[in-house]
Amino acid sequence: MFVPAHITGFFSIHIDREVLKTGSKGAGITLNRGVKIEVKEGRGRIYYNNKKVDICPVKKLLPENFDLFLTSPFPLASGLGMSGASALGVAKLFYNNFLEKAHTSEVLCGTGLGDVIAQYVKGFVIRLKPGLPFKVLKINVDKYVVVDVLGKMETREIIKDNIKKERINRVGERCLNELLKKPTIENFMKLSYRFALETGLMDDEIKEMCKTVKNSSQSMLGKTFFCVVDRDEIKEVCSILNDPIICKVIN
Ligand SMILES: Nc1ncnc2c1ncn2[C@@H]1O[C@H](COP(=O)(O)OP(=O)(O)OP(=O)(O)O)[C@@H](O)[C@H]1O
Ligand SMILES: CC(C)(CO)[C@@H](O)C(=O)[O-]
Repeated sequence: MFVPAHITGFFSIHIDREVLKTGSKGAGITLNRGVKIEVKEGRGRIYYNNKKVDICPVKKLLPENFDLFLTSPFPLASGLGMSGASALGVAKLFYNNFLEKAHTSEVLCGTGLGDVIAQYVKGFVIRLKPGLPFKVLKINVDKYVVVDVLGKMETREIIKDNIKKERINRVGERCLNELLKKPTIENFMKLSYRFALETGLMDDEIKEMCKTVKNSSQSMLGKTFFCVVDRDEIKEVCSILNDPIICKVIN
């Protein structure tokens, strides 16, 4: 089974007494690259690109008599929603109410708030309401996305920090209102860049890269550069990146 990666451009955090209603609002894009999921009878072990790992939301969902094999071009904790994708994939294999199961596990582990919903809907997804049942605006786009992973940032450490949360929510809500006035991918990229800068989440190196590439920003929540381009722009963009991964928006 395949589940797409999800890049969040901007978001706001909403905590509720009920786990299902806890989540984020915001906007992001899903990619044609993500995680491939296979299971075999085993002992509850999880492998990510052949390395034994512990991924909290996946562990919550995997029955003890199965092993899970995850394969991806993307590392964990890089703002590509790999924990959510893995949770959604394993939930689909074992439960009927898989979306609720995957979202709940992500929220309880602190590894994601909206990735699973976007990965289920697919495309350029604007999340209008936190949690489930979801309310989104889905826009199909025919664009390429070039990703360059520079380092790691664990989601949990950011979303549990109250000072960061206050700033994220102020800027995130404003970005969502601005996007809804003009819901285009170009406006999404402009607002994502502004969000990263104004929340203080922007990495210095990525900021420099964004100055030379239009329609680019930092993936939330990670130390990952991404840009949205047309096919004829891919080569030029790749020539200035460290380790580009070429993807397409999957709708
Ligand atoms: N080598 C590793 N590096 C980073 N995280 C790891 C590693 N091995 C296991 N993990 C686990 O993977 C999960 C990563 O979750 P996190 O939400 O930070 O990343 P993600 O889902 O890939 O990206 P996003 O920021 O888009 O949510 C955590 O539960 C973390 O403990
Ligand atoms: C919190 C988050 C940015 C982590 O990737 C994502 O789950 C989201 O957009 O809610």
